[in-house]
Amino acid sequence: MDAQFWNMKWQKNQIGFHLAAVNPLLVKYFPVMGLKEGARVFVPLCGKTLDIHWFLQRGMNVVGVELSQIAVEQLFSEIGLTPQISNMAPNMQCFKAKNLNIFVGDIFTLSRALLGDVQAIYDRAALVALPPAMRAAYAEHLMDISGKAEQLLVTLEYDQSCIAGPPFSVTRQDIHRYYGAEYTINCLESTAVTGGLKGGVPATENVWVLKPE
Ligand SMILES: C[S@@+](CC[C@H](N)C(=O)[O-])C[C@H]1O[C@@H](n2cnc3c(N)ncnc32)[C@H](O)[C@@H]1O
Repeated sequence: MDAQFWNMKWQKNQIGFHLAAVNPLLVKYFPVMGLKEGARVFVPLCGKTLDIHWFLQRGMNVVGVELSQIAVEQLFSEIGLTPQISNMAPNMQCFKAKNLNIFVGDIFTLSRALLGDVQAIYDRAALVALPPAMRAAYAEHLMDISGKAEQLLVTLEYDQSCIAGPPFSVTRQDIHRYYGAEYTINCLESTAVTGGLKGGVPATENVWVLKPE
């Protein structure tokens, strides 16, 4: 899945991954992370998720990264904020307003210095958006730029031979392979996806909390 694939999805408004409401799993499990008001939360591959509205309403600082400028323009417009836009690096802009900073560009070109300190990561539909060949590098890069911040991670698991991703199936073994050396991993919930994925393929949604060792 390259930049062209995702930019085309946003141009054609084919954004079935975008939820029409705040993710109930975030509401249920974010307290597990014990963050205080004002904490800085990193949302990788953020799209225009309503979960960002929820964080802001709770007094969090949010920093995200997203390839599609269309997504980021819609995010700010839907929140009702006018961003200041700065060029941060070649092919990397930052849209900024109040407690919200969104980098527009490829996460793999986002450095720790640009990102700044973050206390937590919220990964919903980010790890699972990436094909297997990119995932270990993503996990490594995420830990590197965030200083191994704790994570609330939502993944999907299903028989990958039934349908192609994204979203891709990520197994328990995958999570332990990517993150097991650096984090204590706990699965908080596993729930069957109502109606299955893409025309009914049975799938399980898993919620993980990853605490640095
Ligand atoms: C499946 S969507 C999930 C969006 C959001 N997390 C949500 O829950 O609605 C994946 C998003 O990641 C973005 N994306 C894909 N690859 C990326 C990359 N390398 N760097 C930054 N964003 C990327 C896509 O444009 C897309 O909006």
